[in-house]
Amino acid sequence: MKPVKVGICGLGTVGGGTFNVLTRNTDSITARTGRQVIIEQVATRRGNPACDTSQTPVTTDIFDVAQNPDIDILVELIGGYDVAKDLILTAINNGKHVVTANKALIAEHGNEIFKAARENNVIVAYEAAVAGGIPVIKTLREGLAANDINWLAGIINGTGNFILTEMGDKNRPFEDVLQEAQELGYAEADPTFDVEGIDACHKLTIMASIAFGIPLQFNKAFTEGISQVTPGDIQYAEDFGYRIKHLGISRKTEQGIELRVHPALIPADRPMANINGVLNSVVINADAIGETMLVGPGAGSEPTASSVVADIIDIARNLETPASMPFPLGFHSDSMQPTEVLSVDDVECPYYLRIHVDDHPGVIRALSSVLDEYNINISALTQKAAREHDRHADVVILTETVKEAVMKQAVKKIEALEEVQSRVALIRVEAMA
Ligand SMILES: NC(=O)c1ccc[n+]([C@@H]2O[C@H](COP(=O)([O-])OP(=O)(O)OC[C@H]3O[C@@H](n4cnc5c(N)ncnc54)[C@H](O)[C@@H]3O)[C@@H](O)[C@H]2O)c1
Ligand SMILES: N[C@@H](CCO)C(=O)O
Ligand code: NA
Repeated sequence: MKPVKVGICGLGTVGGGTFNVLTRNTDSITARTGRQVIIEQVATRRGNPACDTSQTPVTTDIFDVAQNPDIDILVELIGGYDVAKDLILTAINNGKHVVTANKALIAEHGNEIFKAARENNVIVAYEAAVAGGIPVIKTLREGLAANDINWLAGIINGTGNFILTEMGDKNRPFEDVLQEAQELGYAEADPTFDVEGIDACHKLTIMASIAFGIPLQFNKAFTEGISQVTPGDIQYAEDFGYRIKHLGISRKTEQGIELRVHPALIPADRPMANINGVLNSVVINADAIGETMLVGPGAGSEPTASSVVADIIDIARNLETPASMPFPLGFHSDSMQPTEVLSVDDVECPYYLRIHVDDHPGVIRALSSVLDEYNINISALTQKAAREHDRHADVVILTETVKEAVMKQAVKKIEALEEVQSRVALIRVEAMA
């Protein structure tokens, strides 16, 4: 059979890994697909010293690949929005199949890209876009296709989990760990996407769409990152028997779909509390299977390339009959329901509060009377002196379950107390994952 010809655009962390895995495992890939998969062309602004491209035509113009009539599959690994979108749409319009790791692009422009792919009878595959090396798209879309999914929750940003783990276990400063994550190739080109939860929100948007058969609705999701979590919060949480993780949660309720990304306290004995470093994990709760949990590397060169190459293999197998591939988001486009995405104010959960106060008699009474007023029960409370002879302290409170809108009102009132020195730190508590 004719070989399958691949063009790789972007030879950075993921592009380099893809080049090397495809080259190294070419024999087993041929055995799995029944045809040879060849890297016909590479286009990249910067070369990659980890790749031996001496036998491969290399250009700096990515649109060369999209126009090259010999290429069957364009692999987009440049990242970003505008140029990447233009590149992918050009490839689709030229009848090429596309593999991408670009979650930002899929979450924000996927509805349009998948429509173009449908009209041109080509495949757009994106396993690497969510949770790096974990085959979570395939699991949700194909492996669990029989199920009615109730909720999913996950640690879906490797950089963020690496930072929280190193801050907690080794007491390392945030900035140092972030720099290491960048050096290891985990972080996004703009690392605020990682630390402010935007990257996790892109991934959650994609998973929710596949799980619930809803269009991609990134702009309706609630996003909070890890930049406000302090080493003190990690320690206080530990004292109460919890770990702090950055979670993406999507849940189907009678009123609509929850779609939220934020740090959360998880009981230390729950599996999700023990997913550390660059590992990601997704728990899926569904009617037939009950619960399943996936764990694996969420970022990095070859783990992510593993997913890119799996998509290339899938397409190579379906090259003659692309219509036999699953729908990109798992549901037929006519069956996608525009279900309402709920406001985070409707979420109900217990909360962790850290309140920096003037340490004098009556301060605890003042705080608890505000909570009383809003009918919020305290389940644990501790007070830590900030420094010796300093008349300030952190009061740390765990509450019982309360609606977010009510909690926000109580926090506003607490912040207005004269004993309270700064903004109250508020972290949700999740036991389901
Ligand atoms: N790094 C990871 O662990 C990881 C994991 C999953 C998904 N992703 C996604 O994969 C994509 C690539 O990420 P990366 O970490 O490999 O980035 P990177 O910065 O390491 O690599 C990008 C490469 O693309 C090239 N490039 C960028 N714009 C170009 C242009 N206009 N023309 C020619 N070449 C251009 C750069 O020279 C570089 O070689 C992003 O969408 C990212 O979100 C990354
Ligand atoms: N920056 C992302 C890459 C993988 O998508 C992360 O750290 O999870
Ligand atoms: Na994946």
